[in-house]
Amino acid sequence: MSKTPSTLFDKVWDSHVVRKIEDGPDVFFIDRHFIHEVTSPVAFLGLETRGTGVLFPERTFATADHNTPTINQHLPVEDPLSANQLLQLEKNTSKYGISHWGLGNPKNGIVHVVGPENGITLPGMTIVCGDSHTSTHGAFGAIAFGIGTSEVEMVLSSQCIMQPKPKKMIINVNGTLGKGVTPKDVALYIISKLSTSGATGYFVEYAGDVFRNMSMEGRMTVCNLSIEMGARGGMIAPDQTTFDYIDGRELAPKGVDWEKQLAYWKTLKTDDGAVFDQVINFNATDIEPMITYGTNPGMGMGISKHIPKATDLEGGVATYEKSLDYMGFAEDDAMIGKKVDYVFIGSCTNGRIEDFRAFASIVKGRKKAEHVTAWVVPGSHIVEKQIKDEGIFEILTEAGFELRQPGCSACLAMNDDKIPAGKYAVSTSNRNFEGRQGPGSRTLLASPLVAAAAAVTGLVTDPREFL
Ligand SMILES: CC(C)[C@H](C(=O)O)[C@@H](O)C(=O)O
Ligand code: SF4
Repeated sequence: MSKTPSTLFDKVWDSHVVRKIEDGPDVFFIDRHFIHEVTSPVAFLGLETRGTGVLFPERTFATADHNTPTINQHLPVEDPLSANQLLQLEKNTSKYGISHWGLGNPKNGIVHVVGPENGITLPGMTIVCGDSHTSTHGAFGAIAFGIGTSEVEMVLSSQCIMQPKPKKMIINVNGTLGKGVTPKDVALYIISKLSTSGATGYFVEYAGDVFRNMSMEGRMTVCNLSIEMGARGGMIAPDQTTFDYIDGRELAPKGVDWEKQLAYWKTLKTDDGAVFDQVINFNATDIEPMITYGTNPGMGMGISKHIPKATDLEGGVATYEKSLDYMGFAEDDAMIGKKVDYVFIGSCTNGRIEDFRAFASIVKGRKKAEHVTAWVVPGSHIVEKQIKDEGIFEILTEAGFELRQPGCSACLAMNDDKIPAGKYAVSTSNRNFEGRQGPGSRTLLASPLVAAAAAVTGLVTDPREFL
């Protein structure tokens, strides 16, 4: 008798269930655990209070990213709260023997950038972190999701958590993407169609030509944004692109171990006929470069379009108007031509080498608009090095940009990189909530190409004009 076809998600999930609780959540084994300075201190305090240790310190990896300055990282951190969180991370990891890539460490960077680039994130794994954008690691065919601080403590002490199994959604995007349409645009397009709650309760698998033809960097961008449509996480079946990306990375398996794991990874795909709770299909040709005009990532549109009228949308008119009011925009406004004050390229969404290559492809031979303040922030030191090795640094410098040091930076403005009140920032990050990039700041989410076009013109500009 043939086996019942199963989904990629089921294959990975089921192989990690340690115990099933009747009518309750599954007890679930965690292969990899990432921690950062913001959500781990209370978890370690909990361990102290309960007198428990860390069960598998070699399965947890720490990096400092949220609170870190992006200039003068060799100097002591001035903000006392940040300095204390960074110190706690250092003390806690050293006490329990957990590897720690703190400020100045050549492997330091944003948690969701450094995990994959060092070969820690692998197909078929279960990966958690006290951080919502842990969904990024799903790009490798892993089940990866954000957890709360009490769960961080649970994972440290037992390497397990209790999780109810989410429902399954597959999003197929088929066809060929047009000029200037990047993975970020694909993700913003999907969220604009599904809304920020459209995938609540689901774990998403992305499938179809568009994702098969996408680089690992692009797949990470897409999976990163899964959380912004409410999904628990998103994943893409591993393939040759995945294996080539992992091969040779410092902590990736080697030799016989590599061969053994590779054979397993090749089984990680959804079988024909496997059933999903929801199936969604899009056409690649319907997607243009995107930009957001409101205060949640679902309020996005093709850059050449006009801001929708409240009456054309489902949902509350009052909240819609409040959102446009905060942004200083009106219904039916064109986005093209709006003035931009700041440009931020970076974050765990678009802070990888490919993003800087895209940014540089437009900036090359042009100059930064004088009134624009631009923050160019690599996701890690490894990305910073690639920028320098590939000559992107010179392109940026000649165009009047300054390269900063790695960290979350203006993505959530927990350090000094804050957009001033009332100012407009085209940002390659993932959230445009009120005040996200600094009190009163106004965020327009977009791709690195749109960010570059805005940086050189000082206005919202269709990047296709430059390609
Ligand atoms: C600080 C952290 C808890 C938070 C998250 O979970 O996402 C941050 O990374 C963010 O992007 O808002
Ligand atoms: S870059 Fe932004 S979204 Fe990513 S982990 Fe840091 S704060 Fe969160």
